[in-house]
Amino acid sequence: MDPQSQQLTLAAVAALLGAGVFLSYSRSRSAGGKRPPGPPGLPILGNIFQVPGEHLASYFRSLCEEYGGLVSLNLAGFPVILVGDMKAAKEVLEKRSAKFSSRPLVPYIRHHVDPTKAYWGVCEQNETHNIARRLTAGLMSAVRQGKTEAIQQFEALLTVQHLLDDGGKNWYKHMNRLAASATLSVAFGLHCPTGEEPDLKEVIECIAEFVHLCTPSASIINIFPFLDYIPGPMPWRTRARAYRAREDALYDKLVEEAVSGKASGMNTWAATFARTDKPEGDQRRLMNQFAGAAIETTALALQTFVLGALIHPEWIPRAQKEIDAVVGLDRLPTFADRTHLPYVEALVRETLRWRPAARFGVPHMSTADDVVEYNGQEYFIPAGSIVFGVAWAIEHEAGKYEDRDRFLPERFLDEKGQLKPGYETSAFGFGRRVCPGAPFAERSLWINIAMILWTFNVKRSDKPDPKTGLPFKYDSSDAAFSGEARLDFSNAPFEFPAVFEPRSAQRVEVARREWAECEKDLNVLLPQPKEKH
Ligand code: HEM
Repeated sequence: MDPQSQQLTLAAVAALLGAGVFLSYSRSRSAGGKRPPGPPGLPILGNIFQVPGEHLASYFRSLCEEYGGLVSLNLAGFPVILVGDMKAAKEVLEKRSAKFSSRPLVPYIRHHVDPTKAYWGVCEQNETHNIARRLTAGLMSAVRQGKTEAIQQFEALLTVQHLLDDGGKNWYKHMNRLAASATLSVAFGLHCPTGEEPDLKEVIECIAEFVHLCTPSASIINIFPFLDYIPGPMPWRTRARAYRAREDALYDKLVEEAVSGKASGMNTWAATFARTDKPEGDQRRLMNQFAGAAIETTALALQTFVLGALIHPEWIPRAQKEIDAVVGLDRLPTFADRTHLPYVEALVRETLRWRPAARFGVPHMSTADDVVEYNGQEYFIPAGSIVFGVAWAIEHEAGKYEDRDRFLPERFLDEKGQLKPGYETSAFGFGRRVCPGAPFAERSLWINIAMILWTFNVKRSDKPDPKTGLPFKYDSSDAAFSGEARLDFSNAPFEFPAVFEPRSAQRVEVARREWAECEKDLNVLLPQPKEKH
């Protein structure tokens, strides 16, 4: 992690608030009413100096525990609202979704890095966002029908091969590869068997650069927008143009290959988007959003699952017993087993709850004044408020989750071992911004967890930590996660060693045989729908 990224949150929050807040500032100042409770602050500057330099999610969570599910902060006049329990989240982010589903606008991104608003996941609510959500809903309806399961199963089986090959030495990278390859295969027909493919590397580098460009320090015009009136090739323009050219070249190539080239037989998401192109709007340009949103989140959720297994391993025998009872010894789990394996479902839910991938969500911005009723009180939330759905607080709500910091999948099961009804999660966000990729993500998590537990005992490494010479210290505290410091809202555990020990020679043989015999042609795994005559 570079030092620039480590200068944490005050600047990050300031930039995220960016021009969106500036735009709404005058309106919000003029409106009145009782605000949600929050820590007292200085005159004018409010709470700006209280926001810590790191561990923002923990700070937000502690405020939610102290002040309740709706917390108000004032950052030098700019209103920030923290939503810290499910009741408040439903009231504000779900029921009032029409007013609370925009995004804060970062001037540098809007005017230079993404002037065409192709980044619909970070742009304000607009026509592009509506179109992209509609198209994605269509893709996800196919995912729900199981159309991507063959590829997801194929990628999970390949990951098992990689883990068998090296006993888990590079397990962390295998999860990164898996998440990337599953997404890029389905989106562009780009299967990445090694994780070293040049196109994949370019995708990852572009995501990293974009994340960097989103940081406040990326451009002085985030702080002093008037400087943008200076004409000519200023450094921020040159950098943004270079990035645009690089990313456009990458996605033009990927989409072109998906639509007409080597992956032409496949029913890729790019091909679906391109079919809806119109002269006035080229929908294929919206495709660059998927990689950024899908790859890191899915990988880090699987990495978090492994951390949960190493820190709280008590549940592993029960999970394996259930899987073995349903699947047997002669084959690996498939999606056909899903309804018979509630324990694996509970593992997916607990992974997303225990250490949510986006600990304070992705900020929304309100577009109109509103009065919200919460716990018998009415609170005024001005237009232009930045609203964080703090998953880290919501998923650890006191009184709702017993032993809340423990990785305990049983919490989602009744005494008969069946899933309790009424499951709700904040891990995928809320309202009109709720993660549209959730059906795909859940399937990836499910099949990988099921296959890993069928094949391996996942254990701590007893090799000394090369940095200290002492046994590796496994940690699930904030210090063990990188996300906030990277300012990209996601929350990956830092790399840690794990041993993937095959449960038996027979299981190795079955896993190897299944790989040798499985279908590997992407055109068959994700076929085009048959033409209707
Ligand atoms: C475990 C995996 C994942 C997690 C935890 C996750 C979580 C999230 C969260 C918290 C948000 C912000 C929601 C909000 O603002 O309220 C989001 C947005 C988004 N996610 Fe995911 N995500 C995951 C995987 C995926 C996948 C696989 C895809 C695509 C196939 C995807 C596509 C998107 C997109 C496009 C958005 C922006 C939506 C919008 O602004 O309207 N995500 N995700």
